[in-house]
Amino acid sequence: MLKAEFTKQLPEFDLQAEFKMDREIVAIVGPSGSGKTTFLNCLAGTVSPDMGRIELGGRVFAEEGGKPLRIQDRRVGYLFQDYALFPHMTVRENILFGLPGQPEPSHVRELTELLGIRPLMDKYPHEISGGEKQRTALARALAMKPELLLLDEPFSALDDETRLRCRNELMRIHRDWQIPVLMVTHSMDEARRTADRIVRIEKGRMAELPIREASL
Ligand SMILES: Nc1ncnc2c1ncn2[C@@H]1O[C@H](COP(=O)(O)OP(=O)(O)OP(=O)(O)O)[C@@H](O)[C@H]1O
Repeated sequence: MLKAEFTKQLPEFDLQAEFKMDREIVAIVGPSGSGKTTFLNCLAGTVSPDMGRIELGGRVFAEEGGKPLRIQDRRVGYLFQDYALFPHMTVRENILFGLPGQPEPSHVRELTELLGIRPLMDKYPHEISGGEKQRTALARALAMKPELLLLDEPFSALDDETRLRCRNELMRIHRDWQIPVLMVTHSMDEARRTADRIVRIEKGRMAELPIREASL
């Protein structure tokens, strides 16, 4: 169970997170600039909440008066909005970045086979397509066996066919791995097709949307 109850001051408003999730897929929707990425950043640890508490499966990530848990100790996989692959590293090096000094573990081999990126392992990001970058970034986010997966607009740069394929792969990985997945999307259609629940953020306030009637 992920529990996040915290506030974070932003220039125009406060992000007021009140959120719980189990091993499900939750889509986060809402207008541009409403606090979606900030919410993910607070969970990942790249941004610190001002007040409140975040915990995952009993492990405390942040609480008032306490030292926040280090990013590398949170076991959170994060696929950034622009994929953020290191340009000077190969696909293999990017994927294994969070596992320094280790030979390629068997689950990474399986993951890269499932995602169809084995033939690309020695290529650099500028030598692969947008869809391949997306799958590389997803493999990197999953390589350290995260207990929580954060995806910031994972499919937005993809053509329809690749988006469908990537979405199906994500849902298959979710079935196999059974971890909570939080996905920011601008597409209500995608949210409905992929997620078990939909949460809308507007000016920093969160509200659950009924999944059948959800509309932007
Ligand atoms: N590091 C920062 N410094 C100052 N303002 C910030 C910072 N990060 C975010 N903001 C502001 O906080 C608000 C929320 O930003 P955030 O990126 O969380 O929104 P978002 O809902 O993810 O937007 P989008 O859908 O466009 O990605 C915006 O007004 C943004 O300009």
